[in-house]
Amino acid sequence: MEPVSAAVSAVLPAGGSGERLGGATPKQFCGLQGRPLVSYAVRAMERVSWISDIIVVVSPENIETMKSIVEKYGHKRVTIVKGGITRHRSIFNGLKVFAENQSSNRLLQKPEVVIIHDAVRPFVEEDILLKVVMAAKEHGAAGAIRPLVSTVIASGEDGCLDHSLERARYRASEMPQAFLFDIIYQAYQQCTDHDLDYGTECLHLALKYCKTNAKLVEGTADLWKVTYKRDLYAAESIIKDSLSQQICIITDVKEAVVQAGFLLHESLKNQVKVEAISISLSKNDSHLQNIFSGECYNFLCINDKEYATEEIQQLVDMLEKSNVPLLYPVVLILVHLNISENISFSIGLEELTKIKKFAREVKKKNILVYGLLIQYKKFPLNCYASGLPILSRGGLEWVLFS
Ligand SMILES: Nc1ccn([C@@H]2O[C@H](COP(=O)(O)OP(=O)(O)OP(=O)(O)O)[C@@H](O)[C@H]2O)c(=O)n1
Ligand SMILES: O=P(O)(O)OC[C@@H](O)[C@@H](O)[C@@H](O)CO
Repeated sequence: MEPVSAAVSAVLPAGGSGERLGGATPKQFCGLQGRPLVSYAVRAMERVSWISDIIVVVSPENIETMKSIVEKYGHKRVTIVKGGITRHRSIFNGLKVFAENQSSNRLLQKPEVVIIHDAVRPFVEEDILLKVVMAAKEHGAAGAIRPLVSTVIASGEDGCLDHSLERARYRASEMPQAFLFDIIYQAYQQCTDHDLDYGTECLHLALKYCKTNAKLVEGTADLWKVTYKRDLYAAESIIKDSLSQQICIITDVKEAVVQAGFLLHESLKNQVKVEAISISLSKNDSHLQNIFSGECYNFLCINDKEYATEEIQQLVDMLEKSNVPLLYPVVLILVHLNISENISFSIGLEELTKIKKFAREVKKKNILVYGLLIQYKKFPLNCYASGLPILSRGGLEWVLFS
């Protein structure tokens, strides 16, 4: 059963120019792990099943860019609307599409509750969205807040301190915010040009024009807005960090799963969730499909067969078909165990070239292939008789290729 009985939609203002961040590309279109920032907020709304429509408001010159992002990343439930010269005007344009059903390509149901969330706030989870929506249903309006980091002060005309506010009594207004649609729409309809051109707070409009005191909901630390360059770097490292939380070991060499899983756990000391699967890649394993439907983007493939490229190709095909590489680069580490008596300590150049060519090919599918060849040479038994120190029983050579 859906947790929200009301019809809920979202408006994501993405029509700014990103002056404070600098650069030619507006920040909402800057890439994080190769994907535009705006796509993260859209994806966050898409993950919430009870949000019916997602209105993305972009400046006229970026409509085509936004259309290509929606197509490339397979975003659903998205309607693109032309923005205005200010954030409030953009949000108002986004709301109008419901009130006047202006959308050309699909019939949009006017929601009971509308979420407003800056498209440059990539980290928003269903939990906070549910909280602000439920609070808006009860109070008419609701917004996420966070403790102030700096104290708010007012300066006099002489540029000196006039007074400061008691920081503990104040909060920073963040997003997401949610409103009964009729309240926020009526508020925008009554706005003066000064409101629309200089205002920065939707909650204030609900109070000023509809006498609605928004419910304030404590938000989490990751609700911050990407404003300056440093915010982009911070967002990228948070995303990278979250992507590296899980690794999936795939092999049909059963003992390898145990050893590699144990060694990975030991070496990464619980920073990483290791999902180990002993599988023959030739079958369409449901366990593997579950992994693909999750959030795993790192795969360690261990095999001890010569020329396992055919099986690796099958894995790449399965990855591609499951759309895993659509949103983030997938890292595929091929570990080839080559254990035999009479091995020559050199990998065939032809084999290496073949694998490098394969890696180049799949890179175009956003799958990054790295290889580790472990050649383990066992000395003939008579060596053991000579009392060779135990450590020199096997020579280890590996070749990294990518
Ligand atoms: N005319 C505008 C201005 C801003 N926004 C959006 O409102 C959100 C928050 O605004 P802000 O961080 O100020 O974005 P910019 O206006 O682009 O930034 P700057 O003030 O540095 O130019 C952003 O997603 C931005 O794209 C919008 O939809 N339409
Ligand atoms: O458009 P700006 O970045 O200047 O301001 C936006 C912020 O004021 C806004 O996102 C929150 O304060 C919540 O309203």
